[in-house]
Amino acid sequence: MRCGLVAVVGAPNAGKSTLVNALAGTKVTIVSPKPQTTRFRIRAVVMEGRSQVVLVDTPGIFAPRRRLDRAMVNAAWTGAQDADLTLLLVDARAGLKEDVRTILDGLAKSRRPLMLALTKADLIPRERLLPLAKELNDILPFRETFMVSALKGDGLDRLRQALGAAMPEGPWLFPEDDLSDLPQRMLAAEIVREQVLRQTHEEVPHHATVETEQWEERKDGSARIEVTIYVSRASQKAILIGDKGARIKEIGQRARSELEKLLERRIHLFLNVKERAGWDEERGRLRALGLDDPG
Ligand SMILES: Nc1nc2c(ncn2[C@@H]2O[C@H](COP(=O)(O)OP(=O)(O)OP(=O)(O)O)[C@@H](O)[C@H]2O)c(=O)[nH]1
Repeated sequence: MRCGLVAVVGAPNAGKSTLVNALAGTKVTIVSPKPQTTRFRIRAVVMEGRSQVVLVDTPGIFAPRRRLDRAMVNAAWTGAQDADLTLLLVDARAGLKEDVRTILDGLAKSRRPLMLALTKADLIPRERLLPLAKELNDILPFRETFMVSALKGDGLDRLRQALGAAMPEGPWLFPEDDLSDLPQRMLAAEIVREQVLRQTHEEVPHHATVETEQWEERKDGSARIEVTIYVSRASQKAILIGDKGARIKEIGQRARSELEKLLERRIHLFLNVKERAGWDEERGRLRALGLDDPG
């Protein structure tokens, strides 16, 4: 038996959440086209033969400004330190950008084994993948390098096998059928936040935080869930609600149908939008998101 933690690190939008989901074979962490989607560490458990690989999906590492941003970056580095292996994801199309260099600098100090995966390999020709792999390996020697497309499923089996083989010997940390330690309340909030990110633009997405306030089990097997979306300004609240409530209705409908698919049960979802100036500077709120306050 083998078991270990793999920290999945990379610049915002590198494709971490998509890859973790594809490796786990189920949707355990949210994906959106906007950067900074992942705000805390989420684990996915991947079984590969007799190996259990626990993937830690970290927030994208970027130059932090707000307290929330600092906490996110902090969580990402902590994730890398706790792990048995660090898997760096680099968006193959974006290549060796400044943000990737910063992460390489940080990883150079790590004593953990490092593996590299070039993501979104479907977007660029193979001839361009090899020079990029070499350029990155010249900066930091990676134990192994993979080229994957989480979208097409290319290269995933090899990566999964390599991760399984690299895990230290030891008992499994999680029961075999336990795919994620993301509590259901948090899942509900994240699914709503995913819709907020998808359906609003500019300043709203990154000033919104979402919390599940109530979760009620119903006798008929359904669940009644109340979720609040906090924004920092009245103008953002108006955008979220939309013309005659059209936007918030659409967010609610999509989130509900997604949750019903994931949880395989009927869901009654109720959304509130509240204005709370400066939520992203509040310590308590960062802790509620599972982030340590970096000060
Ligand atoms: N073409 C293509 N697009 C991909 C692939 N993997 C991810 N993407 C897209 O890239 C964008 C970012 O993906 P995410 O998985 O959310 O990226 P992330 O690194 O988790 O982002 P943060 O949580 O914001 O740091 C999304 O629009 C994905 O659909 C891939 O293999 N091929």
